[in-house]
Amino acid sequence: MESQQPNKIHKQPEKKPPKSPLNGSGSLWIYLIISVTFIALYLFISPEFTTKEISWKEFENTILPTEKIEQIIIVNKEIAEIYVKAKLTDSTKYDQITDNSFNLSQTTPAYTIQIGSVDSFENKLEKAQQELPTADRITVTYTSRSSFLDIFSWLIPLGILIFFWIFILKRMSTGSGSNPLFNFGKTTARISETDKKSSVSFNDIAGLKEAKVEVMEVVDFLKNPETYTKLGAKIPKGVMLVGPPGTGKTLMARAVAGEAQVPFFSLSGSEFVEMFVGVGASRVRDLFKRAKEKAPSIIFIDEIDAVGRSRGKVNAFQTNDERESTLNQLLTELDGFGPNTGVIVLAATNRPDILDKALLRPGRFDRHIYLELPNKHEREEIFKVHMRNLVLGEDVAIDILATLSPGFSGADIANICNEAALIAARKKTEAIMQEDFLEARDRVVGGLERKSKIISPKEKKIIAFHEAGHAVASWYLEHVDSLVKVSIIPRGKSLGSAWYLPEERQIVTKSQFMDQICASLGGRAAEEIIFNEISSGAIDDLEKITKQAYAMVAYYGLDESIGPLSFFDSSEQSRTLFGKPYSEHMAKLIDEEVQQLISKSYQRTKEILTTHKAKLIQLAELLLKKETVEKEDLIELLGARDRKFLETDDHTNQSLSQFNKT
Ligand SMILES: Nc1ncnc2c1ncn2[C@@H]1O[C@H](COP(=O)(O)OP(=O)(O)OP(=O)(O)O)[C@@H](O)[C@H]1O
Ligand SMILES: [Zn+2]
Repeated sequence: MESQQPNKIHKQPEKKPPKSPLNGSGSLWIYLIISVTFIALYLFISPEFTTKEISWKEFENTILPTEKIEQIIIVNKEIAEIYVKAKLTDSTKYDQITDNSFNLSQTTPAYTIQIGSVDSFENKLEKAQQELPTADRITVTYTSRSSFLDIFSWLIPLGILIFFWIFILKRMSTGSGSNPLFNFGKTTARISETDKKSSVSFNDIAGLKEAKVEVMEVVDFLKNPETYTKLGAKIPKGVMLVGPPGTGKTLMARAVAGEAQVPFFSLSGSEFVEMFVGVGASRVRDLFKRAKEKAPSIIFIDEIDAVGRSRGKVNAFQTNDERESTLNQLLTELDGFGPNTGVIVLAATNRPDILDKALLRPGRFDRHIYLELPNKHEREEIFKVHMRNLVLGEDVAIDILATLSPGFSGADIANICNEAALIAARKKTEAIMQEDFLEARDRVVGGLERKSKIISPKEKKIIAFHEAGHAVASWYLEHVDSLVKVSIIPRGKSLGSAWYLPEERQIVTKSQFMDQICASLGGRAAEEIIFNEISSGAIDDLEKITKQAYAMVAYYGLDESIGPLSFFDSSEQSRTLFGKPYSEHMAKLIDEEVQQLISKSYQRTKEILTTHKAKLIQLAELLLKKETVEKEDLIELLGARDRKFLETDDHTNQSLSQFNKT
């Protein structure tokens, strides 16, 4: 049996728009201006741009015979700078040669020559001046010099480095970047001061009556602290919201902020523990500091189990110092502020069992508010809340929808309502009809229908018999939830499905377990009976029942030969530290019992299906023809179900079997 984990609505916490990188750093502009000035200056005065570069040939043939050379300086053994006598360059006669009117002083060379090597240059110069008297020969000096360009060329990378450094520091200190790399150390709490005008109120939360009453008290602490402090009472600091996913914990926290009209600082536990060591602790510090500045205010830590997991209970070889130091900081902060500072810390978790006991001690999160999955009546209420803004067709029956969604959380229901609206919109209808809601429900439970998936006729036949097997077996088993429909339309990852309406129950009896296992084996058994061949298609069923059988034997103490023993460890300590908490002998016994339990169930299933083989074939054929067979057709074909227990109770949450994948 596959009880599909329904989709969950994930709300993205609102983010402030990331700051433009330029805002945070005027230094960029300063840097740009400086660089432009430098480049301009450089272009203006650099010798490279007022000096003419010539070749040796040119020098020998044109310059040497016509101009009076003052001196030649060989720079860095690479360039020969040729300085011309000022008085000569002054005359217009040489303008055509120098062709540069700036070139008047001796501080700038008139020409430069790139030389291959100093030796060959000297030789050539020697040769060229052979006829001249020694006194008139040009003097050659040597110098090494780092040019302006050189300085500039390392100035640029240095500048860029410095700039980036400033940039990163800026981003760190404002803590407002969108990139976590630039924010480490600062809290990324969405300080939703927008929540001051929070539209979330207790009206948006349906059901959860007891929880609301308790939470309202928290609102009162914030609004009228004097009522309590006057009498000497200490206002609690920490309130833990506990409940399964999607039951409205976040919604409740937001409603508290909305009702109390105070700033709301929210941060998810997993955000504390991020990339860098030491970041978590400083985030905690920062979060509390900011909240205290804005007191009265609310801090909301979602998924507190991410930080609050009990210390030292992880694998002995796998410590998590970072998480521990974050947790320690959190404890310190909780102790550090007085009870009447006007800051209340709300936290949410769906695993209260794994939380460190230190978190739950008096003076910390000593108040627990439980949020449970809604019962049928509450589901109706939640449907109503989420239908407020929808255009509903006349045929929408909320009570039927609520009946058909046992075990669904508030988030699932919100999801169904939205999906239904989308489905109706795709059909371009005027209003959202009941069938849209039902389709949305199926989609939320089982994933999207994939009618276009190509399946060969042979495989289709196997799938039809497999599903018919589930249906027929469960029809004749007393303790299996009632079957709503069977389908061989692929959906999500499964090729076919049998839909059950789970009873809402808190405990599962042994007979229920046994019958569930048989119903799950119905698919495999049908394949064997009809085709005398079995397939891989039963993997989901088998995985499920194997886990279920081990749980029955080793955890719930439901096996006769092993007796009422449970190796379940709610603290999870011995399992991780010492491996299996039982002997080799016991392990063998458990394995044998599980195997026997399942093989007996398989025999039993095959017997049921053999007895009703004709019905099995009829149903499979009907499935091949219609693809989906609804409850009415099932009753017509298989007869009314003989059930002693009819599910009436409705204060339970367990959703055992919703959906049987092929
Ligand atoms: N009791 C409720 N009434 C109305 N809407 C609800 C209720 N419970 C949940 N919802 C809807 O489900 C959405 C998700 O709920 P929320 O995020 O508060 O659950 P949660 O318990 O914090 O889940 P998680 O543990 O996954 O963080 C809400 O935004 C809301 O639309
Ligand atoms: Zn199956």
